[in-house]
Formats: sequence, C-alpha cells, structure tokens
Amino acid sequence: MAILSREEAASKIMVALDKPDAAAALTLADQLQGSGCWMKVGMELFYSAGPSVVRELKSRGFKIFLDLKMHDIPNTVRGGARSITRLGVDLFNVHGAGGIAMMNAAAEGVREAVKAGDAPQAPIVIAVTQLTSTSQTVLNDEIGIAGQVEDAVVRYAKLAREAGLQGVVASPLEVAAIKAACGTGFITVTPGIRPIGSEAGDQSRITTPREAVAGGTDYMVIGRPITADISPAEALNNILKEMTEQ
Ligand SMILES: O=c1ccn([C@@H]2O[C@H](COP(=O)(O)O)[C@@H](O)[C@H]2O)c(=O)[nH]1
Repeated sequence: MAILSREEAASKIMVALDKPDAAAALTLADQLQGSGCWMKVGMELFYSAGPSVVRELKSRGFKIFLDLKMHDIPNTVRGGARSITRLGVDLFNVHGAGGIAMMNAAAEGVREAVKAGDAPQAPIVIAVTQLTSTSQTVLNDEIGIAGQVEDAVVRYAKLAREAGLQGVVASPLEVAAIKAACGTGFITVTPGIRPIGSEAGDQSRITTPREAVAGGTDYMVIGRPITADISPAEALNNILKEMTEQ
C-alpha cells in the first residue's frame, strides 16, 4: 500500500455533515477547519439550510461535495445541474438509475452554466451506483436486480462513463472492479467507511479507512464515525493516523 502523507490522507476524506440546520453544521465544520478534509452537504442539511450553507462552507475554505443524488427527467436534471454549478460546489452527483440521457443532461447543464459565465468552475459530476446500505439480499429479493452487487455497480459505472460523467459513488469493496472496467482515472467516492470498533448502523457494504485506501479509493465519505463522536476532531485525527501508518 502506498504510504500517504497526512495532507494526502485528509484530502481524501469527505465528512458527511448530516445535521439538521446550518448552526449545527457550521459548529461541526469549525471544529474540523484547517484539517484539509472536504465537507459533504446532503439532503438533511441542504433541505433545511439551502444554498447559503454551501456558500458559508466555501467561504471557510472547504471543498464541497453536494450529495443530492438527482434523479428526474433529463430536462429537469439539466436545470438542476446548472443551478448547482452556479452555486460553486466542487463535486455533485446524480443517480445512475436515471440512465445515460439523464446523466448526460447533468454534464450538459454544467457545460451550459460554465459557458454562460455564471459559474466559478466546472464541478466534477458523478453517479450513484448502488447505495452502500444495499445488501446482496436486498438487491436481489427486494429491488429485483439479479446477480452480484459488484456486477450491478460496474454496470452503472460503465453507463456513467458512457454518459460523460467523471466517476461514481460505490462501496470501497467495488473500487478495483470499477477501475478495471472504467480506467484508473475514473473517480471513486466511497461511503460505507467504518473504522475498527465503530457501528455499521444502516451500512451494509463497508470497510475500514485503511482497507479503503489499500483498495484504491479516491475519496471516502465518513459521517457518523466522526460527526457522532464526542470529539469529532479527535475521531478524524485517529482515522488519519490509521490511514498514514506504515
Ligand atoms: O451509497 C451511498 C451514498 C451516499 N451515502 C451518504 O454517505 C454518508 C455516510 O454517512 P455515515 O454516517 O458514515 O454512514 C451519508 O451522508 C449518506 O447519505 C451513503 O452512505 N451511501
């Protein structure tokens, strides 16, 4: 396994700010300021606090993953992507289940906003494959997709690449297969990270941070193991130690 510096390790971590309002989220973010981690804004926070919390976090110097998993008809997703691009996030996602036309519309929305000169930068756009809470049994018996989870994930990854997206959300267990199918430059963002001794909770497909790094993940999303800790900064520090130890 390649040895990471502390800075390299921190730049791979996206902290899931799953908090009910801007005050709670910013208090937590302030505890992690200067760490070099990204902040992930998901549905709970965005639906409560809206675009202003993203601007606040950007003004504090954080890179932002806006995790809204857009899934709608292509025209609506194109418009959503334009709005998100104008907001100045660094990375956002759509749901791969929307298919190639929908994912391509997201990429077009980004290009349109950048071309119109309304956006500070072109964010990275990625697609959700199969949620990390989805187990093999749920995939087969509830959702009704036959075969192995890894095959379903790789199928979505290939669709995302064909649609012109730059990567996917998947579990760290599928990173090698995704890279083999889509190339090493295709970005993998992996929730389902659980340091040794932490509760899996509702996550099904999990690894430790160290295993995720060894598996080649580009970015790992970590929420509760940091945000539910009595000292989030210390929890992050322990994860960074685990990731950088020889
Ligand atoms: O497949 C997915 C897609 C997104 N997520 C999000 O990541 C974090 C994980 O938080 P933990 O507390 O570390 O479980 C959360 O915001 C999810 O919405 C995911 O878990 N799996």
